[in-house]
Amino acid sequence: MNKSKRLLPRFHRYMVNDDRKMHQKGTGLCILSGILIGLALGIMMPAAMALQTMNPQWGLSFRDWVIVLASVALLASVFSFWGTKLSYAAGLGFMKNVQKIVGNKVARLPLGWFQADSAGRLSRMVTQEMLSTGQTAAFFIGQLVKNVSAVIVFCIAIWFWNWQLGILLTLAIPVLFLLMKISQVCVGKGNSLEDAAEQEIASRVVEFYHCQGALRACHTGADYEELKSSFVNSKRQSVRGLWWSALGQVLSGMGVQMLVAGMITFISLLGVAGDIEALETVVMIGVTLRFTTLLNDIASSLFGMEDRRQMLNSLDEVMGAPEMSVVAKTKGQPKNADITLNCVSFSYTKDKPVIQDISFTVPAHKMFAVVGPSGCGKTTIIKLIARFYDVDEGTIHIGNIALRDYTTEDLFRQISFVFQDVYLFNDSLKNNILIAKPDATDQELHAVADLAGVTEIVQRLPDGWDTICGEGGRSLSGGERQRVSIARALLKHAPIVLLDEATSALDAENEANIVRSIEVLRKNSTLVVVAHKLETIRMADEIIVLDQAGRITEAGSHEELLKQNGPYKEFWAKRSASAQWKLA
Ligand SMILES: Nc1ncnc2c1ncn2[C@@H]1O[C@H](COP(=O)(O)OP(=O)(O)OP(=O)(O)O)[C@@H](O)[C@H]1O
Repeated sequence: MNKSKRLLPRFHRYMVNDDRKMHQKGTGLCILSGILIGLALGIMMPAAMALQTMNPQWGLSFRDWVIVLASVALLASVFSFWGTKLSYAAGLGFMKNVQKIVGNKVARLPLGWFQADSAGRLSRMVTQEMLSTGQTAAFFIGQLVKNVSAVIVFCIAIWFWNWQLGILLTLAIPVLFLLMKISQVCVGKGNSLEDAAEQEIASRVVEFYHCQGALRACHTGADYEELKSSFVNSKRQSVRGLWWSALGQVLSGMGVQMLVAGMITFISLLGVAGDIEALETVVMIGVTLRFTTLLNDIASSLFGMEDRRQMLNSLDEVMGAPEMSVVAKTKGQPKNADITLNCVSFSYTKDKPVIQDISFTVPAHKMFAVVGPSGCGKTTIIKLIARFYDVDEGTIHIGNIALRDYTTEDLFRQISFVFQDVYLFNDSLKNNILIAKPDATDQELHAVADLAGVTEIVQRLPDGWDTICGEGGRSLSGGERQRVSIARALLKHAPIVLLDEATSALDAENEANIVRSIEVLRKNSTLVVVAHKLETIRMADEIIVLDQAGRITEAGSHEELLKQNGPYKEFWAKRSASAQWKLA
């Protein structure tokens, strides 16, 4: 990602070609308008002299100067209107494009990117930040170039009229711009302090929202320490940020006022000394005051743009996040629904391997169970098979095609998954299942609902199939959400089903639903189950046992593994004892 500090190229990078051209044209027109405004200010002096002396100045009478002045002012307004219009259109295009490219980018990011802080960042980015940055493209840039051009032209024009004033401005303007630059840095520093704190709050609020259940269970529903301390931190940072911003504003304000006071004093001295006429003195003071508003507008545009720099930084950060390589076309046709892992290793963070050197093949239509202690990487394995992350080492193939050689659509056509953190859309129960196969008949829908235990939920709820599931499926219990998710998998008829058997969401009834559903799924699909329940484990054709380091320690059928007297037998004995089952 380009780390350029200049804002304009950074904005242009996020515009489509047409919008970029339109913005460049709009900016050009604003520059032209600024040149004319500077000229108009410069023309005031010869016009005033022509009026005072009633003699032509530089070959033009007072009337001629008034006509020139009116024409220049009219042209400046036309260019300004036209340039601003184009800039606004380009700004709207910028916002539309940012929304689109962020959406596309998010779809290509690995699941690992979607943590609580990224959710907060993303929601800010596509709402208020996008509007604010769009405003910069639409308004601030045009205003800045217009006013800077006007100031430069006015400085040149003043040389022609009065060289002493010319010297004063030529020396003062660079100093003033330097002051503004320093002010901009101060404001930028203030913004970065406030922005980091705001992002922290946004992330903690998302976390607070998602973890309400757990927090209430610990009697801390409204008393989440992390959120509180993020507010305290934000307040502290906001105060520091405000000081920096205030320093910036004072510096630039002081600079402008000092320059204006200096100019007015100097012009008055020239008038008193008789170097310039009375009317000329008054006009010059009037022009100086107008000149002040130009300088103030430059400062406001600079600060406005500086405000948005942080937002562009966040945008750059999201757009620069490493994405998964995606092929345009799947390389070949999957021969079957075999899954092969070959020497696969993976870690979420560099120094902490989660699974190491895992190799196994699940032949089509077989059921594999993955067991092992908590945190040994069972869920990670099935997430790797669904390419939620790319492996660090080794390869994963489905039907003899490497995962990287599938398009996302083709890969997900092959796979259904039922994970522990089931997400339902804020839509009806029926639509939440039909998403797996929108053209399914009622008969198909009712068949999978019966199997997965959804029919029982439908009969119990007053709105039946039309029950709205709430955001993320919050109106349903964890077990109910899992049943809906299993119904989806059953309806999709995917060649491969990955099932993470939730430990928390399983009551006896749910367990029976899962067992029934697995029996059906295994008839048509290759099944990989992260299994916790003894009955599910025993159903598997082959069981893979992981150790705490994420390596395979044993593999085989239930009977074979029991004979080996290894970790599996121990695991089975412990689980059986806790479930008060007899050892088979
Ligand atoms: N997104 C993530 N970022 C960083 N670490 C993670 C992430 N997801 C899981 N881990 C870590 O990776 C390890 C393996 O997690 P995984 O969920 O695969 O284990 P598991 O065997 O399925 O556990 P359980 O049986 O308790 O569900 C754990 O130490 C976990 O904390």
